[in-house]
Amino acid sequence: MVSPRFPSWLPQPPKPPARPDVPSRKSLSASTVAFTVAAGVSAAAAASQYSNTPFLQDALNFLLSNLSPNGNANRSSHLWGSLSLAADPTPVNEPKTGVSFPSALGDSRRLLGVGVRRKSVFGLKNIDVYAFGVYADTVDIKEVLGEKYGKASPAELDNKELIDDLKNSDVCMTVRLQIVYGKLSIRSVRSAFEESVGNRLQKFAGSESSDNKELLQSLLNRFTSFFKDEYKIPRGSIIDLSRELGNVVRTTIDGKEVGSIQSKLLGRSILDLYMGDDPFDRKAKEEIERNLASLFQQ
Ligand SMILES: CCCCCCCCCCCC(=O)O
Repeated sequence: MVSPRFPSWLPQPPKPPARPDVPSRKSLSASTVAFTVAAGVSAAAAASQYSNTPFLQDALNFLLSNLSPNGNANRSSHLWGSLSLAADPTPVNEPKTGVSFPSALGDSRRLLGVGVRRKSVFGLKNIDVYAFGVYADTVDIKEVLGEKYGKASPAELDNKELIDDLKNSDVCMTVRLQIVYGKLSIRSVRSAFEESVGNRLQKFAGSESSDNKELLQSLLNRFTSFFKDEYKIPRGSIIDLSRELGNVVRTTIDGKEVGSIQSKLLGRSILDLYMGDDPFDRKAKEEIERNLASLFQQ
């Protein structure tokens, strides 16, 4: 079930071709996209009018779920077709900090869960450093994970495996950090990333060879060098860490890109901080897990 403080999910409108590894999307012409999007929008509008009429819902559902960008029927259309799940554009408040997160970023990156990063200072007290929201591209989820999980019944669905698969896939995702601690220096951000992301890089890279260690260190240095001394990050600043197509990790501060690195390992390591085995906020991870699973239980 979707958590009550969470927006519901919508069957996603198709987005323009973007995944280079999916040939059918490559061949999609702009006019097909325009037509498909227009048809999808009309069907969605009609669907919201008839949300109390199951038969019409099903018919519209069928129409929506078959409007895949490549013109073929969706493999797992039944997952996404519940038209009673109207899009809820209401932002979601992280309850401890009051920070508000939009329910979606862009066309199809939907909010899966929110949480707080607490950190102990000199082992004395814990401070709330930032609130975070984890977003994932639902069109990608459908393409990448639909085959494996689309037909699973709720009892069969293994939430842990599902969230691990999402983390380790190339599904486009964003983790949004909104700073709540007012006295944060960019140096402390850099060193916190060095520690947390550094641990995860080591965890996933495996081998102990010194070559490997040097490569990992240089990857970590490249990433942390994005956080330059001249940047200020007062309370309210937003850092977006996004895994984009082709496993490009893109970092923005208050909407301005500060750097990108193509590295599957780096993307996985960052996501692991929020949805791995030892996440910063366990409740947030559970929420992410539930909302992700609910996609496959419509
Ligand atoms: C005084 C505490 C300083 C902590 C700064 C954390 C800032 C962002 C770091 C992001 C990665 C992480 O949470 O480890």
